Amino acid sequence: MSNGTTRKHNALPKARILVEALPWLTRHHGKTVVIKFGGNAMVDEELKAAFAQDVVFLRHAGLKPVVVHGGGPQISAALDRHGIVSEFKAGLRVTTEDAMDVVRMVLAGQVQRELVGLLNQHGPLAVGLTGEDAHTMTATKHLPEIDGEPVDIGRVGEITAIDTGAIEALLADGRIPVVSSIARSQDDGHVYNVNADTAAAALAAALGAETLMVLTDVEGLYEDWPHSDEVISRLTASQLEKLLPELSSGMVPKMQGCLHAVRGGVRTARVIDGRVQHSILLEIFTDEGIGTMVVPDEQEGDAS
Ligand SMILES: Nc1ncnc2c1ncn2[C@@H]1O[C@H](COP(=O)(O)OP(=O)(O)O)[C@@H](O)[C@H]1O
Ligand SMILES: CC(=O)N[C@@H](CCC(=O)OP(=O)(O)O)C(=O)O
Repeated sequence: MSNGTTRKHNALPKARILVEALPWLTRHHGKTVVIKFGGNAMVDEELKAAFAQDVVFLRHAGLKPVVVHGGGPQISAALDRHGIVSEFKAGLRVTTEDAMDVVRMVLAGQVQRELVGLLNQHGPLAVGLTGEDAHTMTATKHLPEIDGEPVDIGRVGEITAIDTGAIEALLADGRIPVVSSIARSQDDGHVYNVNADTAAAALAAALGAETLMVLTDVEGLYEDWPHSDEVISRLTASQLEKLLPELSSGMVPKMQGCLHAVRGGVRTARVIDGRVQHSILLEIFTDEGIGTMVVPDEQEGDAS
């Protein structure tokens, strides 16, 4: 074979792979995709770099990615250094006033900066903001119910309003917004800690996003966690609603968020394994996806 023929031969599988992605890319062209990057998937340097490549790929393929990031493990480590003990109730961090200063510093000053830096290695694309900026997210104090009783867990916020103006302006300018899950309250002027899954879901609904992708540190929603590793690959909003009371820890805000998103008009909400390199692109290249997909009731059998 001539050199040219060998090169063509070697490149053909790559061309096929690109063509395989074409239906997905066509369907999603111009659509907004909100991607939640979890703190647990964020501890590995290679994973973070691959995540940035995937997001930039989506942007260049004509989608409008919006990144909402977590930082649970990073916040816990920083609180530890400040001698503040981390405690969670109903899957949410009990956040004192002092802890809130640390949460804000870590999310906006450390984790967000790092992600913006990684994305911007590929061009002048990413712009970081928190929910405080341009009133993107407004919150009120959240009192989760535990055993039927409302419990005070400090400066933890529940989103009451979203102003998508700043994010939409950035998207229209071809940028990739990177949002930290912090919101200001109009009631008392304080800054509140919002769970990043909740923030991503609320933003996805408010933006009228096509898809919410939640990257985490498990394969998806396990049917009988922690006893089995059977992943539920697809479920409707109603099926998820029935399952919610049985869920525990970090999966609670994640799946509540997915439900909120699809009920709010998002076509699919997916929980995918952020420990797998290029999990976002893998999700695109497989028809049924690699994790758990939540679809609105009326769309059963239709979404992909
Ligand atoms: N049914 C379930 N399926 C999968 N994981 C579950 C389930 N119930 C609870 N979990 C726990 O939820 C965790 C994911 O939530 P979390 O730690 O908050 O992740 P992240 O940092 O990505 O937001 C998993 O690592 C697992 O320990
Ligand atoms: C109220 C609440 O729990 N806020 C979270 C915010 C960060 C987050 O959600 O990070 P992950 O996505 O990495 O879990 C926290 O303080 O850990």
